Amino acid sequence: MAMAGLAVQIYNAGGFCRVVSTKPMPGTQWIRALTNVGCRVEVCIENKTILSVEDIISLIGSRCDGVIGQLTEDWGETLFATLKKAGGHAYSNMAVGYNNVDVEAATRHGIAVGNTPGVLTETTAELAAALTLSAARRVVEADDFMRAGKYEGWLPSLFVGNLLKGQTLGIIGAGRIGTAYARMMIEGFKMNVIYYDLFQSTRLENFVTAYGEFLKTQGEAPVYWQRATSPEEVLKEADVISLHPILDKTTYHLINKERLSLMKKDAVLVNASRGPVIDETALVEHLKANPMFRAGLDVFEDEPFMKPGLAELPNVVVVPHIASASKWTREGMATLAALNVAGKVKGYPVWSNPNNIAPFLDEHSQPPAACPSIVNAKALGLTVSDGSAQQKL
Ligand SMILES: NC(=O)C1=CN([C@@H]2O[C@H](COP(=O)(O)OP(=O)(O)OC[C@H]3O[C@@H](n4cnc5c(N)ncnc54)[C@H](O)[C@@H]3O)[C@@H](O)[C@H]2O)C=CC1
Ligand SMILES: O=C(O)C(=O)CO
Repeated sequence: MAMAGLAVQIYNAGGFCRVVSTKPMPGTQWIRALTNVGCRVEVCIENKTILSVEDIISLIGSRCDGVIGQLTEDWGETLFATLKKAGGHAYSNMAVGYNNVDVEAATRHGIAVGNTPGVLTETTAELAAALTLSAARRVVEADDFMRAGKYEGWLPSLFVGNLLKGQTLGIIGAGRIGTAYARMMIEGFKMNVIYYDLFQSTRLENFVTAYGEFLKTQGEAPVYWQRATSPEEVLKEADVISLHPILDKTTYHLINKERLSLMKKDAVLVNASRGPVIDETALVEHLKANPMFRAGLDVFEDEPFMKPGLAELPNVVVVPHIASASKWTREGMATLAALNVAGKVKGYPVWSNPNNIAPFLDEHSQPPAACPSIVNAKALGLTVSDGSAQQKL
């Protein structure tokens, strides 16, 4: 059905309030989360990858209570003013990262901003691990070589890469994903870790200490952790560096020409956070000048584009922002985003612990009567739930 110029699919047409999703999202649990609380749901099914601000204004129309949007969209003053005028008070990104959202503008208009933490932690960490292995062991280069019919037989020096076992892992941004990735790499490859974050990660430190003790009981060399006081310290010491901070003013171009020059010549750099955390032009130059240096990138500074020269380089593995792309995670992200909007529409409090969103994802029981994660809850003075799963939608 065509509404306001863009094609939409409608669920629960007679619902008491109107919620728009700017994209079809995986699964059906998210649609039920909204229709169960009486929402009419309109899903934009227009065949256009990224909707413009004008497209979204037309979707919001003259009456709209809440919107679920995507990280590719520019949620700033214009859209929040439009949503407010249409009677809206809830927006959720279908993503944990919300650097595409002007939260201050949303707050000024009294609009709650939701995100989807937790459900993508392991999936994203696994892709960062895949990029690490692909880059360190030259998997994509070797695959290209095979397919091109160039393999003439085993050779002592064919596609020699880096061994991870016993090497030092560097983490910048040791939050949910950074810590999950570190644990995978430490447990899987017995790497030592050095990390830099604004906050201490006792979860990571305790894990490494306990795992080191366990290794000792097995007669193996223990693993160690170190908390760095600067990103430079990590870059100088680590053999593999993976970036997992949020994108904000403090992390924009955190990896630049000067900092790249501090890294080991044969280091591996992985980025599954946000593209602008790396100065990609500087990275292209660094990769060109240092053929033994390798990178694995899920995100890019000017998505969907790559900086000139990147695609031609053999020492980089590139994938199109798929770190959270597992079925369970994408369906869970959609569900959390819908529950953020559904909860706000119903006037529910905000869940007390965005690091424990599991109760919202069980398909076989009712979710708690709360919004799973609202990033401007405090600024809006929203009530926080006591965390008991007693209250049900
Ligand atoms: N490539 C992809 O598909 C995905 C990318 N992401 C990105 O990963 C980011 C992290 O996600 P989570 O781990 O869930 O968030 P989180 O909030 O648990 O972790 C972010 C960490 O970055 C740290 N940090 C903030 N500023 C910093 C700075 N200047 N220097 C060093 N560390 C700093 C924070 O203290 C925090 O520990 C998201 O914001 C998003 O942009 C998340 C999911 C999927
Ligand atoms: O959740 C996020 O921040 C993403 O990048 C989704 O993949």
